[in-house]
Amino acid sequence: MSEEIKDNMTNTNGADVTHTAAETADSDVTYYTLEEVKTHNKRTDAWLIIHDKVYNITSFLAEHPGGEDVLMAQAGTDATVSFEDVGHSKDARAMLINYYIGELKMDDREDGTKVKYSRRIHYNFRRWLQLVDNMVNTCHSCSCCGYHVSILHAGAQVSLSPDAVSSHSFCLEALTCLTNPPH
Ligand code: HEM
Repeated sequence: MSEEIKDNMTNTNGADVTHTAAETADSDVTYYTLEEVKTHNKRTDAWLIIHDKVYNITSFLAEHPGGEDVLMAQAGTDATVSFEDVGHSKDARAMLINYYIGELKMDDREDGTKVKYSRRIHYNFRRWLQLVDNMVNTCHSCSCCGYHVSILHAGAQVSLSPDAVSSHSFCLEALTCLTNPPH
């Protein structure tokens, strides 16, 4: 793995931990290129991308309340805008995790800031899922740093206030504050 970016982070106990993105990618996350995702555009094999995460929605096609055709129109593509335009519910967003198979490769993402942030999110993706379970669709202020985090659904997507996007270690610090007594 070519990414050698070092992330200094705070774990849930408040202790500093240092890992490389390369380690994370090797052990926890599968990366897919846009080209690969594009090839999965059939009813028997349908993937799509939402917020830089890759979902295999093949088994969901027949169950989608909005119909199979709208999903197939997005199969193999980045469906983020379409997904958001519909205004999917909290429940719909929470369902995404069932189909999650990995991350869009960093090189294929569009926004440099988002790339940097996403690397941090998916590093802790499993832990993040546990932590945010009770904080869906809420906005919290971190008692340590004062930044705000808006958690849109259980881990598959997280949005930050504009100021916080550039704050590299914001999200984990906020989560630490929210799940432990303020310090
Ligand atoms: C894996 C991804 C998706 C999941 C889990 C999902 C889930 C859902 C769910 C649960 C609903 C019922 C309404 C709600 O709870 O919001 C819904 C409705 C709908 N979805 Fe999706 N959806 C996905 C992707 C998409 C995409 C990519 C489109 C593209 C346009 C789309 C279009 C629609 C439409 C048009 C409706 C009907 C909305 C309405 O009747 O008001 N969905 N979806």
